[in-house]
Amino acid sequence: MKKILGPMRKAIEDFNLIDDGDKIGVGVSGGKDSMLLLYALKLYQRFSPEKFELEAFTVDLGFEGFETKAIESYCESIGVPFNLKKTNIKNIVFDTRKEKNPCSLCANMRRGAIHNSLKDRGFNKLALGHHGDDAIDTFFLSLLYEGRINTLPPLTYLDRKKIYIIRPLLYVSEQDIKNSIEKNNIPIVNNPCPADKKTKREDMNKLVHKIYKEVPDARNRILTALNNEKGLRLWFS
Ligand SMILES: Nc1ncnc2c1ncn2[C@@H]1O[C@H](COP(=O)(O)OP(=O)(O)OP(=O)(O)O)[C@@H](O)[C@H]1O
Repeated sequence: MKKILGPMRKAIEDFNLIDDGDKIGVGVSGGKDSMLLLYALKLYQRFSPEKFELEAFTVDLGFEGFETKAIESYCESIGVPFNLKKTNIKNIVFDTRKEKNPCSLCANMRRGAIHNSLKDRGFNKLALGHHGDDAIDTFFLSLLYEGRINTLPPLTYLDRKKIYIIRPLLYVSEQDIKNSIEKNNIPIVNNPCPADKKTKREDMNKLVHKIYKEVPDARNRILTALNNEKGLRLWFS
């Protein structure tokens, strides 16, 4: 877990992600990123200078075959309280509204549900499993499809909901997450969404990997650029 805990601790320190007395809810989809984040934060809790509470929050979107029991058992095995919010988001998005591009409405509704679950439990921070490679994919998606320079921020405050969103794994690579999942026998729960792995994000990930083949060390330089305020030079002041 060194390759996870080291960079995660650095991100927590660099971006001041955790304060004493925080109540942190981890958004757990059952996928590798959030399952690993949950385990890593549980380990970090032991030696963190800031004392914080930790619980898992899962939103069941209503797809058949979503094994929430497996997430619950894993949480129990590592001693993290588990919260489940059942919703009918799948019915609204796919059956009632028959959305052609379901991902954005679904993600919006999922965010709403998870923020409300946290608020109901009196939690003030939501930790998400996004890692460095997600930040790079988001950067290129925004640049090439939206014409803006943007990526996933480590810390955001949602004024309307009065909760902070934190992303402690932004210094961690997807490959290191995959390796840790295997080494630590962390179970993964299958995502039954029909749009999973068929998104623009997946296409962007393939494009980015083509760049890595052409330009040695491009990945590290892109990550450096995302955090290089002094190197920012655009057309406005
Ligand atoms: N159903 C859900 N319930 C709770 N949190 C969720 C849910 N779906 C996603 N999240 C949170 O939002 C983050 C980003 O979601 P996204 O759908 O992009 O998943 P991902 O990048 O495949 O990550 P993961 O491997 O954790 O599924 C996840 O890492 C997790 O923290």
